[in-house]
Amino acid sequence: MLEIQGINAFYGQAQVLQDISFQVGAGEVVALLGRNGAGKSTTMKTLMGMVNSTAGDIRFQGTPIKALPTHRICQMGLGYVPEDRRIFSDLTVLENLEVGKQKPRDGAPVWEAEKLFELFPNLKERKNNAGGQMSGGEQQMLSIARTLMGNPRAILLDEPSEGIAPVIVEQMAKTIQALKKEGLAVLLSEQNLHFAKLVSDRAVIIEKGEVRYQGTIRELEEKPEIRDAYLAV
Ligand SMILES: Nc1ncnc2c1ncn2[C@@H]1O[C@H](COP(=O)(O)OP(=O)(O)OP(=O)(O)O)[C@@H](O)[C@H]1O
Repeated sequence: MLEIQGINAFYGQAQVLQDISFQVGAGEVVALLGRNGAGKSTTMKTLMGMVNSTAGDIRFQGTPIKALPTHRICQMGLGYVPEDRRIFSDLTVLENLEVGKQKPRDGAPVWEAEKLFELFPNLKERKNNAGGQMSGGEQQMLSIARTLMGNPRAILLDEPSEGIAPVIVEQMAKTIQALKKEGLAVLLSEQNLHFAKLVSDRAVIIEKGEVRYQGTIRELEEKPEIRDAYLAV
């Protein structure tokens, strides 16, 4: 579904990604792991065309997307939930969802507000509340739900469990499992293994902008030396 081959990224003169390669298949959840500043967000921004890669190739469903503008990449069905959520605080939950609406697309689940409310019961209770009145966890849910309104085939979630209450973290895990069941490809970034272990099939660990390890989550659990070397504890 998503194939990344040898990409790099620079901010000014500083190189922050180097020769990054990995893949995410349909119905697969891949965790992009690494400490603060490792390059996880930049990898996602590069996939979305928000940061330029001067090398390598990015393919989405076999189509090269590296040279495309961000809005085209979204229209092709690659959804992105940024770390800072970017919900509209003056709009209600329902209005925020409407903003994310796109046409149904072949081979991808179709989402409407009612179907999303089954996945996010908290949002249903608060559908007429302004986005800005919601807790951090609810805003994170709303940001994911709004992206799903675009009926994506694959979704990038930048640190979905960051700064949210444990009870919401559990719900978040259930949500990601539901997306996997629907056949979406999911790439999520995380600093530690705890949440990634609940939901992911495979892990890609980056440090200082380079891939240091790739394997199944189960293999990673059996390698505490890798976890200790590259992840937050
Ligand atoms: N807009 C920017 N301009 C310059 N340097 C940046 C910019 N954004 C990120 N960086 C630097 O690029 C490197 C990778 O940052 P990135 O945000 O991708 O890391 P991350 O793994 O997502 O970490 P975090 O957990 O903080 O989100 C870091 O050294 C960071 O300081």
